[in-house]
Amino acid sequence: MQASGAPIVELAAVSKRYRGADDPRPALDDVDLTIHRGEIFGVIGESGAGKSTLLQVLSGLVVPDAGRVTVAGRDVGALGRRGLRELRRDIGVVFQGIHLLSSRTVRDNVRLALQLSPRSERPSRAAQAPAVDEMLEFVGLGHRGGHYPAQLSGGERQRVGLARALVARPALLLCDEPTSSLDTTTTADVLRVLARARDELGSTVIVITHDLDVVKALCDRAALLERGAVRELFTVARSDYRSMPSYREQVRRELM
Ligand SMILES: Nc1ncnc2c1ncn2[C@@H]1O[C@H](COP(=O)(O)OP(=O)(O)OP(=O)(O)O)[C@@H](O)[C@H]1O
Repeated sequence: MQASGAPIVELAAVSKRYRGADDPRPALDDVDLTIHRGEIFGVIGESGAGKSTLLQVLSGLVVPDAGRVTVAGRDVGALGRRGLRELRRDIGVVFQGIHLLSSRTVRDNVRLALQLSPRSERPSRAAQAPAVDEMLEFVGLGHRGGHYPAQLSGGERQRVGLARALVARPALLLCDEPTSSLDTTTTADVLRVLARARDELGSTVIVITHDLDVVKALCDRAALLERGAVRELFTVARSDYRSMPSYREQVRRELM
């Protein structure tokens, strides 16, 4: 599925300054941004530019001081507790260094996301197991369901995090540096899952990354944040995760 044109995320004049922050500048400064359904959208910028804050205002975790945030047709600032719970059902989140419960198997870690979803939306117990197994297959870890997180590589753990974020089939997937500690081969595995989440599950994907190769390989568009403001919006020319160099190719390119 490609971008349908209908907006799923709209920020209008959004500003945020953290109270008590050492840095007096706003974390977000008058941001206007529209992201369309079916897009894979990159958010880039130097450390402290406001990327994480941008993601957090989308899920209602951070409340802006000014402006309007609309996600999937909902005015996030006007939502009560219940509305926010419903909003978060539509949003999957993957953070860097994802935290899996070490005492639970991979399967149970993913199932937890279903068990924590609102009662009215929760699949029956009988339906949860096949949904979890299907999602583990989707991320290429169908054979790992009975393993514990400590038995997995970093890239596999990241894909478990993706399965956990995707198992409830969210309309919007937010990823904060999903490949930051991975080599290029493992990065390509994660990017393949993100591309398929858009193509096969219909999720819109917003990804924060420092890695411009990730943007080139995955994203349709990207925004460059600087000191909380959108400095540039790019349409990404080359967009195919399959063109990511292998780890060996990258080593040869850099060192030879
Ligand atoms: N909870 C907080 N309290 C106070 N200041 C904060 C808080 N979170 C972020 N900031 C500040 O807001 C600004 C933007 O931070 P943010 O984490 O959004 O940037 P970022 O682009 O995601 O950075 P990084 O790439 O290092 O994660 C920074 O100056 C940061 O110090």
